[in-house]
Amino acid sequence: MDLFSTSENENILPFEGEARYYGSIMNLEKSQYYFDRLLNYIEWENDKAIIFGKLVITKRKVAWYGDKAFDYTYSKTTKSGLPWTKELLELKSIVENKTGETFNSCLLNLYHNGDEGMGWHSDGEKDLKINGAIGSLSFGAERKFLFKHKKTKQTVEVYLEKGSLLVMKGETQTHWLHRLPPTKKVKFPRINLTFRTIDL
Ligand SMILES: O=C(O)CCC(=O)C(=O)O
Ligand SMILES: [Fe+2]
Repeated sequence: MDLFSTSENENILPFEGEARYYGSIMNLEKSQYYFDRLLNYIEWENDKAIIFGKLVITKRKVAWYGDKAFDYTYSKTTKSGLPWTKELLELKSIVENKTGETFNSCLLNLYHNGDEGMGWHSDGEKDLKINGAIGSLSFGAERKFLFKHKKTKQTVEVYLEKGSLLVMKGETQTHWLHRLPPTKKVKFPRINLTFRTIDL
Protein backbone atom coordinates (compact mmCIF):
# COMPACT_ATOMS: atom_id res chain seq x y z
CA MET A 1 0.00 0.00 0.00
CA ASP A 2 1.06 3.60 -0.40
CA LEU A 3 2.36 3.85 3.17
CA PHE A 4 5.10 1.37 2.29
CA SER A 5 6.06 2.91 -0.99
CA THR A 6 9.85 2.69 -0.80
CA SER A 7 10.12 -0.49 -2.86
CA GLU A 8 6.85 0.00 -4.75
CA ASN A 9 7.45 0.11 -8.50
CA GLU A 10 10.87 -1.46 -8.28
CA ASN A 11 11.63 -3.62 -11.31
CA ILE A 12 11.96 -7.20 -10.03
CA LEU A 13 13.54 -8.45 -13.29
CA PRO A 14 17.34 -8.02 -13.51
CA PHE A 15 17.48 -7.48 -17.30
CA GLU A 16 15.54 -7.65 -20.60
CA GLY A 17 12.15 -6.94 -19.14
CA GLU A 18 10.16 -4.95 -16.69
CA ALA A 19 7.93 -6.41 -13.98
CA ARG A 20 6.76 -4.16 -11.19
CA TYR A 21 5.12 -5.54 -8.07
CA TYR A 22 2.96 -2.98 -6.27
CA GLY A 23 1.91 -5.28 -3.41
CA SER A 24 -1.67 -4.93 -2.22
CA ILE A 25 -3.40 -1.91 -3.74
CA MET A 26 -6.64 -2.10 -1.75
CA ASN A 27 -7.75 -2.90 1.78
CA LEU A 28 -8.74 -6.41 2.88
CA GLU A 29 -12.44 -5.62 2.91
CA LYS A 30 -12.35 -4.45 -0.71
CA SER A 31 -10.30 -7.37 -1.89
CA GLN A 32 -12.70 -9.79 -0.15
CA TYR A 33 -15.64 -7.96 -1.77
CA TYR A 34 -14.16 -8.28 -5.25
CA PHE A 35 -13.20 -11.92 -4.66
CA ASP A 36 -16.82 -12.77 -3.77
CA ARG A 37 -18.32 -10.79 -6.62
CA LEU A 38 -15.94 -12.26 -9.19
CA LEU A 39 -16.42 -15.81 -7.91
CA ASN A 40 -20.22 -15.51 -8.16
CA TYR A 41 -20.85 -13.29 -11.17
CA ILE A 42 -18.17 -14.17 -13.71
CA GLU A 43 -19.11 -16.74 -16.34
CA TRP A 44 -16.40 -19.22 -15.42
CA GLU A 45 -15.67 -22.09 -17.79
CA ASN A 46 -13.11 -24.87 -17.82
CA ASP A 47 -10.24 -23.90 -20.09
CA LYS A 48 -9.49 -25.85 -23.23
CA ALA A 49 -5.98 -25.87 -24.60
CA ILE A 50 -4.19 -27.79 -27.31
CA ILE A 51 -1.00 -29.18 -25.79
CA PHE A 52 1.28 -31.34 -27.96
CA GLY A 53 -1.61 -31.68 -30.40
CA LYS A 54 -4.08 -32.96 -27.78
CA LEU A 55 -7.16 -31.16 -26.49
CA VAL A 56 -6.75 -30.74 -22.74
CA ILE A 57 -9.55 -29.52 -20.46
CA THR A 58 -8.12 -27.89 -17.37
CA LYS A 59 -9.57 -27.95 -13.85
CA ARG A 60 -8.71 -24.27 -13.62
CA LYS A 61 -11.56 -22.09 -14.86
CA VAL A 62 -11.22 -19.08 -17.10
CA ALA A 63 -13.26 -16.22 -18.50
CA TRP A 64 -12.57 -13.56 -21.05
CA TYR A 65 -14.04 -10.03 -21.05
CA GLY A 66 -13.41 -6.95 -23.14
CA ASP A 67 -14.50 -3.76 -24.89
CA LYS A 68 -16.39 -5.71 -27.53
CA ALA A 69 -17.00 -9.30 -28.51
CA PHE A 70 -13.66 -9.85 -30.27
CA ASP A 71 -12.13 -13.26 -30.77
CA TYR A 72 -8.83 -14.05 -29.13
CA THR A 73 -6.56 -17.00 -29.73
CA TYR A 74 -4.96 -18.35 -26.57
CA SER A 75 -3.27 -21.73 -26.11
CA LYS A 76 -4.24 -22.49 -29.72
CA THR A 77 -7.97 -22.24 -29.06
CA THR A 78 -10.16 -19.27 -29.89
CA LYS A 79 -12.33 -17.52 -27.35
CA SER A 80 -14.68 -14.60 -27.67
CA GLY A 81 -14.90 -11.90 -25.06
CA LEU A 82 -17.95 -11.01 -22.98
CA PRO A 83 -18.89 -7.38 -22.28
CA TRP A 84 -17.35 -5.83 -19.13
CA THR A 85 -19.19 -6.24 -15.81
CA LYS A 86 -19.48 -3.38 -13.29
CA GLU A 87 -16.77 -4.85 -11.05
CA LEU A 88 -14.37 -5.45 -13.93
CA LEU A 89 -14.76 -1.86 -15.12
CA GLU A 90 -14.05 -0.62 -11.58
CA LEU A 91 -10.95 -2.82 -11.32
CA LYS A 92 -9.77 -1.86 -14.81
CA SER A 93 -9.95 1.77 -13.86
CA ILE A 94 -8.06 1.17 -10.57
CA VAL A 95 -5.27 -0.61 -12.50
CA GLU A 96 -5.20 2.05 -15.23
CA ASN A 97 -4.90 4.83 -12.65
CA LYS A 98 -2.10 3.04 -10.79
CA THR A 99 -0.08 2.21 -13.89
CA GLY A 100 -0.86 4.99 -16.38
CA GLU A 101 -1.59 2.27 -18.96
CA THR A 102 -4.87 1.49 -20.73
CA PHE A 103 -6.38 -1.93 -21.41
CA ASN A 104 -9.18 -3.22 -23.65
CA SER A 105 -9.59 -6.77 -22.40
CA CYS A 106 -9.13 -9.08 -19.44
CA LEU A 107 -8.44 -12.78 -19.03
CA LEU A 108 -9.59 -14.19 -15.68
CA ASN A 109 -8.34 -17.39 -14.03
CA LEU A 110 -9.91 -19.26 -11.11
CA TYR A 111 -7.63 -21.72 -9.32
CA HIS A 112 -9.82 -23.74 -6.92
CA ASN A 113 -6.85 -24.67 -4.70
CA GLY A 114 -3.10 -25.25 -4.83
CA ASP A 115 -3.48 -28.35 -7.03
CA GLU A 116 -4.24 -26.01 -9.91
CA GLY A 117 -1.61 -23.79 -11.48
CA MET A 118 -0.29 -22.66 -14.83
CA GLY A 119 2.77 -23.97 -16.64
CA TRP A 120 5.67 -22.00 -18.11
CA HIS A 121 4.56 -19.63 -20.88
CA SER A 122 4.81 -16.08 -22.05
CA ASP A 123 1.85 -13.94 -23.04
CA GLY A 124 3.05 -13.21 -26.53
CA GLU A 125 0.05 -14.43 -28.49
CA LYS A 126 -0.29 -12.85 -31.88
CA ASP A 127 -3.42 -10.84 -31.05
CA LEU A 128 -1.74 -9.05 -28.13
CA LYS A 129 -0.20 -5.65 -28.67
CA ILE A 130 3.58 -6.18 -28.93
CA ASN A 131 5.36 -5.13 -25.71
CA GLY A 132 2.02 -3.92 -24.34
CA ALA A 133 1.65 -3.80 -20.57
CA ILE A 134 -0.21 -6.58 -18.75
CA GLY A 135 -1.75 -5.69 -15.39
CA SER A 136 -2.22 -8.72 -13.13
CA LEU A 137 -4.55 -8.41 -10.12
CA SER A 138 -4.84 -11.22 -7.59
CA PHE A 139 -7.57 -12.10 -5.07
CA GLY A 140 -7.99 -14.88 -2.54
CA ALA A 141 -5.18 -17.28 -1.65
CA GLU A 142 -1.63 -15.96 -1.87
CA ARG A 143 0.42 -17.91 -4.43
CA LYS A 144 4.01 -17.98 -5.61
CA PHE A 145 4.65 -16.68 -9.14
CA LEU A 146 7.88 -17.32 -11.02
CA PHE A 147 9.73 -15.82 -13.95
CA LYS A 148 12.40 -17.71 -15.90
CA HIS A 149 14.69 -16.13 -18.47
CA LYS A 150 14.41 -18.00 -21.78
CA LYS A 151 18.20 -18.11 -22.39
CA THR A 152 20.00 -17.86 -19.05
CA LYS A 153 17.25 -19.82 -17.18
CA GLN A 154 17.64 -17.39 -14.27
CA THR A 155 14.49 -17.35 -12.11
CA VAL A 156 12.82 -14.62 -10.08
CA GLU A 157 10.01 -15.33 -7.63
CA VAL A 158 7.34 -13.14 -6.14
CA TYR A 159 4.42 -13.94 -3.82
CA LEU A 160 1.18 -12.46 -5.12
CA GLU A 161 -0.85 -11.45 -2.11
CA LYS A 162 -4.59 -10.77 -2.11
CA GLY A 163 -5.52 -7.41 -3.63
CA SER A 164 -2.08 -7.12 -5.23
CA LEU A 165 -1.00 -5.77 -8.59
CA LEU A 166 1.87 -7.01 -10.75
CA VAL A 167 2.61 -5.23 -14.02
CA MET A 168 4.62 -6.88 -16.80
CA LYS A 169 5.73 -4.65 -19.63
CA GLY A 170 8.43 -3.81 -22.18
CA GLU A 171 10.34 -6.83 -23.46
CA THR A 172 9.22 -9.13 -20.62
CA GLN A 173 7.18 -11.53 -22.77
CA THR A 174 9.94 -11.75 -25.39
CA HIS A 175 12.69 -12.79 -22.95
CA TRP A 176 10.96 -14.29 -19.91
CA LEU A 177 8.53 -17.13 -19.24
CA HIS A 178 6.27 -17.11 -16.20
CA ARG A 179 4.40 -19.76 -14.27
CA LEU A 180 2.12 -20.30 -11.29
CA PRO A 181 3.45 -23.51 -9.68
CA PRO A 182 1.01 -25.91 -8.05
CA THR A 183 1.46 -26.28 -4.29
CA LYS A 184 0.19 -28.70 -1.63
CA LYS A 185 0.15 -25.89 0.94
CA VAL A 186 -2.73 -23.87 -0.49
CA LYS A 187 -6.25 -25.15 0.20
CA PHE A 188 -8.20 -22.08 -0.86
CA PRO A 189 -9.19 -20.56 -4.18
CA ARG A 190 -7.41 -17.73 -5.94
CA ILE A 191 -8.71 -15.48 -8.70
CA ASN A 192 -6.32 -13.71 -11.06
CA LEU A 193 -7.20 -11.04 -13.61
CA THR A 194 -4.80 -10.06 -16.36
CA PHE A 195 -5.74 -6.82 -18.08
CA ARG A 196 -4.33 -6.71 -21.61
CA THR A 197 -4.40 -4.78 -24.85
CA ILE A 198 -5.55 -6.69 -27.90
CA ASP A 199 -4.75 -5.25 -31.32
CA LEU A 200 -8.22 -4.86 -32.79
O1 LIG B 1 -2.53 -16.57 -12.29
C1 LIG B 1 -1.57 -15.85 -12.53
O2 LIG B 1 -1.05 -15.14 -11.68
C2 LIG B 1 -0.98 -15.81 -13.92
C3 LIG B 1 -1.92 -16.03 -15.03
C4 LIG B 1 -1.22 -15.95 -16.35
O3 LIG B 1 -0.03 -16.00 -16.46
C5 LIG B 1 -2.03 -15.78 -17.57
O4 LIG B 1 -3.27 -15.77 -17.49
O5 LIG B 1 -1.45 -15.66 -18.65
FE1 LIG C 1 0.58 -15.39 -18.44
